[in-house]
Amino acid sequence: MDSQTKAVESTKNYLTTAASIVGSAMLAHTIVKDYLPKELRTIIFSAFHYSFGRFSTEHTIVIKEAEDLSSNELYDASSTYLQTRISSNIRRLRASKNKEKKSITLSLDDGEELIDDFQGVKYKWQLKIPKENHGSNHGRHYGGNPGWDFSSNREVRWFKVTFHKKYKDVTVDSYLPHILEKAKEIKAADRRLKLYMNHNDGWKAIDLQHPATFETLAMEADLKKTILEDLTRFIQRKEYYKKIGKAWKRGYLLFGPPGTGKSTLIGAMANYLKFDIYDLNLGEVRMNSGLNRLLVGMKNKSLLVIEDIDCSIDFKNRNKDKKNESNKSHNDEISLSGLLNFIDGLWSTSGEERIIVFTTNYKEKLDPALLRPGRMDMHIHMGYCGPNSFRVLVSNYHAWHDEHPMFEEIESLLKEVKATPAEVAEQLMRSDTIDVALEGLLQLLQGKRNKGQGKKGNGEDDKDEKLVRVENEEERLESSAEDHETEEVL
Ligand SMILES: Nc1ncnc2c1ncn2[C@@H]1O[C@H](COP(=O)(O)OP(=O)(O)OP(=O)(O)O)[C@@H](O)[C@H]1O
Ligand SMILES: [Mg+2]
Repeated sequence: MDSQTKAVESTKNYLTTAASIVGSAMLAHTIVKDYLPKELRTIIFSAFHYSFGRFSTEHTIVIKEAEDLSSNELYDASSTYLQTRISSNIRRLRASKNKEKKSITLSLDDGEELIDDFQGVKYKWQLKIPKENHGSNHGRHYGGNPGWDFSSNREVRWFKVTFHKKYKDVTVDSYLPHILEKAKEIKAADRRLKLYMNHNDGWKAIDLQHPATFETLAMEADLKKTILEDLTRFIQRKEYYKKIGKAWKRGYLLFGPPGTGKSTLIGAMANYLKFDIYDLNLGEVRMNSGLNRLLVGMKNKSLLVIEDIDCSIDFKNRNKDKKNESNKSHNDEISLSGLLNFIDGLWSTSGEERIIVFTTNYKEKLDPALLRPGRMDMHIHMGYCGPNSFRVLVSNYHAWHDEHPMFEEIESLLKEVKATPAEVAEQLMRSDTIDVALEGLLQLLQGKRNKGQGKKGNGEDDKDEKLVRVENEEERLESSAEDHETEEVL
């Protein structure tokens, strides 16, 4: 430290102490103004800038990147929040992207100003970034710098938020909590989704790259709308579930023949909600204790999927086979009631939103306990391809949104014969030329009709997609207390 810097430091320390003892920053101000040389004045005034704030109508809050060596959540949240408030009149921005994120992030650069509006109050934000530290002897130092972190003895980045002082309470009570909340949402939305699979009673994750969206999902329009509304309503009901003391969860049973889009719908749900998928293979889980471990290990905002539930759980046979193999109590063997009860118990205390989806090709083979009212909130039938779904698939694969001379014949055949969306999609993919692709599809459908194959009859699976049952949620919640008492142990 050179002698001039030392002098500035000690003078500043002296003045700070003096000002606080006398209880008036004005005294220090006068001393600085009247008795110190000009070059020292500039530096010292900056140290007192914040004390003088109280004499103006402005109030300033400093949000440092780190406080006492630990990172400041509010700084992180502010940084995330402000990225969504960037406007075109900011001259210089910083751009970045990291592996965990899907998109490029634009943020404020050093000294740039951003004006935010919250409930009619204007907030002026500025980011201050320290210059590079060039070795200990010539390093930067406190010098009245609000970005200085004493515990690490270094300067950290900081935000300066300025607003009218009459909004101090609103800022602390509402604005800052609002920033924390918003940042959480933004981070969740920009996060790469994960697909977890169970192995040896633990989860292994890969990036979820399912391209399905509700837009590209071939499904009857009303059914799609109902599902979307149900999901949206569910994620908005945190307070409701808390109030009634029930697990914030929703269960969907998807049933229908292979290739009708059950797994595609799950992908679309995860992408829409930004939830990770936990694909639970019950064949890998032997005991309830293992299952419990897996369920406890799930993060919130997730979708628990058990595909082909009719094949994965055959409890009665399972129990019989294992009777002689295992010394363990049968109570520890995996069971449907164990699964559902545990989910109810565990998830009601965690208070976080979870969705559970079961799929099956054969609803009639399912355990009646699962089909009982109140078990799964929505039973969704995924059926053969109808005209509506066909149009969605044509627009997905050929970006074709108009009429076409072959549509009429194809659509009338689709009403007559059974073709899954997967079969239709496969034909549409065979050529980039729509006429050629439609010709192939027409031949497939005509072939089915001529062979009398896949004729639609009156069975449930013969119908195009339709909603079979949506449980009334309020009723379900009222009756679920009784449900628990009369639960059959299978
Ligand atoms: N409703 C649909 N909307 C859009 N694409 C679909 C639809 N159904 C099927 N497909 C297409 O067919 C493929 C197979 O569908 P998917 O795996 O979703 O069927 P599934 O009902 O889960 O079958 P399974 O019962 O065999 O598991 C998908 O990858 C997708 O390309
Ligand atoms: Mg599937």
